[in-house]
Amino acid sequence: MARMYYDSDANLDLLANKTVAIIGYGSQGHAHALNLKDSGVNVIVGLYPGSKSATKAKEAGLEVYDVAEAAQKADWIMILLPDEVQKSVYKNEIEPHLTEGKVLFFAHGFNIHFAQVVPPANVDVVMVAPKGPGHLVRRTYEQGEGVPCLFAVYQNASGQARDRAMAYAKGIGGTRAGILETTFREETETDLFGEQVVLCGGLSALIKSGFETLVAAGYQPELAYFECLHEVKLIVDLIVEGGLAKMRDSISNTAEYGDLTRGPRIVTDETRAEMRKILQEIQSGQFAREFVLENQAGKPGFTAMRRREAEHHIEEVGKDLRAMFSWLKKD
Ligand SMILES: NC(=O)C1=CN([C@@H]2O[C@H](COP(=O)(O)OP(=O)(O)OC[C@H]3O[C@@H](n4cnc5c(N)ncnc54)[C@H](OP(=O)(O)O)[C@@H]3O)[C@@H](O)[C@H]2O)C=CC1
Ligand SMILES: CC(=O)[C@](C)(O)C(=O)O
Repeated sequence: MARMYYDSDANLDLLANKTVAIIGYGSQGHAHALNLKDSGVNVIVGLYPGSKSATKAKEAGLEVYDVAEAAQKADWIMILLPDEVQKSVYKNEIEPHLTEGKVLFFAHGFNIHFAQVVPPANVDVVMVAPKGPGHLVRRTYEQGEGVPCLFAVYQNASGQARDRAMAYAKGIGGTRAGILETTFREETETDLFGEQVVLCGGLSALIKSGFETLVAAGYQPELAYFECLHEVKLIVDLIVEGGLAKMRDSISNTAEYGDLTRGPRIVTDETRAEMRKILQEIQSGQFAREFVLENQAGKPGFTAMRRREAEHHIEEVGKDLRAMFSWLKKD
């Protein structure tokens, strides 16, 4: 089995007397900055003038600078900007400040693996990629826990790159949950595959199709929402805690029999062939090219799809129902 590393394997002292610049203060940025700060690290934040996030970062007690100034002041620089803007911000504001001995961090390998960012040879280039949304990286840290992370070394100029990546992962709470070593290529390809096929793409398509099927057959949309969306989390929590076995242990025998006999009819050989095709588009760079060009064109297709999705019936029903859930966390 691949080795997992925990708190005792990583040395936070490597961060002593270092300044870490978190570039971007969104989902991941706020979590990394606040977790590192709470771990005793000297953190600054880099954002563009007029950024909405700057106010939030300042309110949290962090020093905020323009990206170039933050990159210049810092020893370690973590880029937590949207993947599609990293290339130009890196080129104009970060690269000029990559002097010998600095460390460049990423939370996803896209820009390095697909050569949108090509760093100079005199810096370490590493990745610490939490395997969870930023808000949970923060919430679990506050609860004394963490989100598992992947870490990888792309360039080891100092000879210490791997230890530095592990130290950073400890600073954000990753080693509490366990960190796993990978490469930029493996992380990039599996992350894209996971989010397209299972986590985001596959799951939202499954939820919407189930909902649409029930509503088209005349059932109440609110009931279809609970059945096809709300309960997904409750089931997934059981799977994460104890595998498919724990879920099957908890559900009724009727549900388990339905799962075993009907589930395989939903993911057919045709679906599996499509999964391999999607993986191949990722591996060949076809998806990356499409995403880069879409962004260069000003996101026409992306914007249209976002608008259409926001108007989907399940979103309207969900909004009304969730407004009545007093227990729902709003972060
Ligand atoms: N979302 C997640 O949970 C995960 C993300 N990742 C990776 O982490 C990285 C960051 O993603 P994510 O946290 O989702 O990003 P977000 O979109 O949540 O946040 C982006 C941040 O960058 C700022 N920003 C946007 N454009 C610029 C710019 N031109 N110059 C300076 N700052 C800018 C935004 O400011 P403002 O809002 O003010 O415009 C915001 O603070 C990506 O590489 C992603 O793949 C990895 C694992 C999970
Ligand atoms: C949250 C996460 O890990 C994702 C889905 O891969 C991402 O947001 O990039």
